[in-house]
Amino acid sequence: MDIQLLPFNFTTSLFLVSIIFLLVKRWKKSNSHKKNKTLPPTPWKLPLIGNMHQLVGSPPHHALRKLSKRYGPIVHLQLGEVSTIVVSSRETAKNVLKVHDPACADKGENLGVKIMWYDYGDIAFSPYNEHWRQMRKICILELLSAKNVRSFGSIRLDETSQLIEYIQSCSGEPVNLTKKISSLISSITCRAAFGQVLKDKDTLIMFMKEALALTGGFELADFFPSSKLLQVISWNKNRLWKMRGKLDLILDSMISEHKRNLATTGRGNGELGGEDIVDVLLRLQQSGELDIPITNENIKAIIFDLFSAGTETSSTTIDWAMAQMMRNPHVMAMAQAEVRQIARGKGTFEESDVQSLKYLKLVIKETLRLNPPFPLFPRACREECEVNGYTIPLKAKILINVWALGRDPDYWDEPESFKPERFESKSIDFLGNNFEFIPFGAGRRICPGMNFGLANVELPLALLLYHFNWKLPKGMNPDDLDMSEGEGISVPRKNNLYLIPTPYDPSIDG
Ligand code: HEM
Repeated sequence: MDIQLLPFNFTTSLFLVSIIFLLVKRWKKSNSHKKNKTLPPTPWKLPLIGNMHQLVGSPPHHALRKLSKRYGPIVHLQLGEVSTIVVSSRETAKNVLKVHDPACADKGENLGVKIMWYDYGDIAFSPYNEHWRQMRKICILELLSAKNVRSFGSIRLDETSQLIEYIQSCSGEPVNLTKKISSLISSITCRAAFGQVLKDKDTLIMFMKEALALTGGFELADFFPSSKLLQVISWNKNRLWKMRGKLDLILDSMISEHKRNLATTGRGNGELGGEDIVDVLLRLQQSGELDIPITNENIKAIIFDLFSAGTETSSTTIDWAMAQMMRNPHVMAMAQAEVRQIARGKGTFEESDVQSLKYLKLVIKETLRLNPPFPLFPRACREECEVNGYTIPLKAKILINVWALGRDPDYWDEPESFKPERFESKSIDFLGNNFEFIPFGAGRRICPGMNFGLANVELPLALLLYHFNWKLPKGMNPDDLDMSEGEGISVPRKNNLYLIPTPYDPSIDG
């Protein structure tokens, strides 16, 4: 976790002393309010920073699992001024996400999100309110429904085939698969959602990655929201505002282009003939029919939401799945055998064939268990409630440690091993009912992009496995493959995955 250090000179030191004085006063006051409540167990704290020091040094989901092992499945941390509840057991997750779902359906505040997602005007970071309800409904209906997702099959196949062609041209050379997959998924998302591959797609990917990294490594100002000084002098804030300025230019031009095309052709911008989600939002904005009017800022927030949620999650999943299969060659061999068996005699693999892929679906499940794209997803308390007999204070931040749940030996045999077969005998799914396995979340705020995300993982993975045999570069052994995690609210692999492809010749198998 990144904790920013402040520039230290005489003037700032004077400011700091006075701010520390004010913060200590406020901290004492806020603690005195809490005396009568039974908060969940809290590890020992330091004045002012509370438990912040216990999160330094390892990724947050690791540090929090360690604390949960010691203090139990529900832990209270005082992170500066912010009360934070950490949830790490199936039963507690169920209590928060099902029993107390409405009370725990907010998302909390975060400086990076506020700046980059237009003051929480999107869906994923919006508070639980009418704006959220309306936007979620529109996006499901117009983009993310199972019917829409199926209709994007031709886009998926076209983009993946282009990637396959590119990789075929690199035969014998290492390919930066991480970069290529990220570009593939963002192209699919852009064509499906915004009618075309954006010319600024690579810049958007860069902004998205940086924004996601900065929003997950907590910013000092987020721990002391009442400190005006910290809000002003935050280093990340300046970086984020610069990025936001550039993001505005890209998204404003995208909206203008949509309006211009609509005015000149009279038709929607959607690649498949109709409207895309931007056209729909612009039409609804102008119609005046909506209960909650939407602004241009809201439309930009939704575009960035769909682009980031759509791209990062699916590409991260494919990347982890390929890396896990490289480390477990017998799994790779079984997944390849299945794909090739289904395509035998046809010489090709089609989107409709995905439905027959039983083993590859287990591989994807196992990947999401060990490497969920959001290892620690946030909620926030909008009504004080009681969980496991403890008080969850109003406005407390709630962190669900999905990563720890997926690796808990109470629920999983050999939890650290990559064994897709485990799901054959377990009727556990990720639909939000089995709380030890919730990579897509659960309850009211469960991921609405699950169908789209899975479709964008399944077909590209199947085609990568069908068309190529894969080797690690420089005679590396499977155990040498670096599986370290990157930083941020979504956790990709730290280093890019380079693999050497050899095209598969179907005639060998008859
Ligand atoms: C492997 C793919 C994906 C995974 C693992 C994933 C995971 C998640 C998780 C954990 C949440 C938070 C759920 C909660 O708070 O209970 C979420 C929310 C969300 N996801 Fe996904 N997601 C994926 C793909 C997508 C795609 C493709 C889209 C859209 C293009 C999408 C759009 C969203 C949105 C809009 C939300 C916010 C929902 C709300 O707050 O109501 N996701 N996702």
